Amino acid sequence: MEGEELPGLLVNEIGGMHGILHDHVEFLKKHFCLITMKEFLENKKNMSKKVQAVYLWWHRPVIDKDLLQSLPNLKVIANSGVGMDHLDLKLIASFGVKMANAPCAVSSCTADAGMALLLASARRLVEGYHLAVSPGMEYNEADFLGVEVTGATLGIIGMGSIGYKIALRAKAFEMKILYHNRTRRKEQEEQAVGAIYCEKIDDLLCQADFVVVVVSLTPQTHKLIGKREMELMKPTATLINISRGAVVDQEALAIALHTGVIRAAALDVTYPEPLPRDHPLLKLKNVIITPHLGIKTDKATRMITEEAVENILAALTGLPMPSEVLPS
Ligand SMILES: O=C(O)C(=O)CO
Repeated sequence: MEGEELPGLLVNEIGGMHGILHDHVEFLKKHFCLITMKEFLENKKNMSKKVQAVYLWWHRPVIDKDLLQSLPNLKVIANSGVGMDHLDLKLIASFGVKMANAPCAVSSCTADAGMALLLASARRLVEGYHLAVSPGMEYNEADFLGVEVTGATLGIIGMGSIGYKIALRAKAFEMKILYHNRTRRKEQEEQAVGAIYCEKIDDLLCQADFVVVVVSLTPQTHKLIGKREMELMKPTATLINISRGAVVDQEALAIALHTGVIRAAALDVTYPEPLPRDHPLLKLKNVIITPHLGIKTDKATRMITEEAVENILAALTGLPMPSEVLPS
């Protein structure tokens, strides 16, 4: 694009909680003229025509009808993650705007985060840490036993690219792997990881020692794991959620954990994020909560930006986008 004006890329801000990372700026500037929301709002008249693409970082800027109407040359929106539940895909498509997510960049690091939570919960690492740093550490061994991961049964709900990578990791821990997915994934299940398909989610829930939830949030998966599902689980089972908070009924979960319906939970996602300080889940010892760390590694965030750029450039030059998302 040398000699030509670079296409305008709207981002929320640079740095800060909802801003693209400082380290990515130079790379993005090779391909685009970066415009922050502040610059856009201060000079809407000149900026609105320049913007051809939006790069969402941590769900910002918020894409609504007003913003779409004020960007007449917008062609594509790239999301810095795989979940698109914060976007109205039909509305965006009705403006003739294409959308992309970043499945390649996020799958390994999110699977790592899921395994980290599984292991930490099984071996009570957070409780152990607090015990180890408290003065006069003393504990009764019998009160502090964890559960063995090796040889245990893992139930994966959602065998997309993240679910599959979790299965690969679980295989190394000699786990028996069950999975439930809308469609059977024969290649992955049989050839690569030896996972067993459960057509009914209930069959998975009642057999698994660890249940990991990796589905996208949709109207069909909203509170997919509620009181009934928790009651189907073994009292010794652990629930791990790395998808979206609202896939699990949190009120039911707090009760299930408090009353021993299930052993423990480990959550990288909640609703809202963060939880209010007085939320019942924060008072329980048998739950680990992390602040949506799934994709937060140096390598993954860099790869996400690269994947976004690849998708945006494809859309702007009329080539097939590697990870286009269509409204369902
Ligand atoms: O990719 C996403 O949407 C995530 O939230 C990863 O944690």
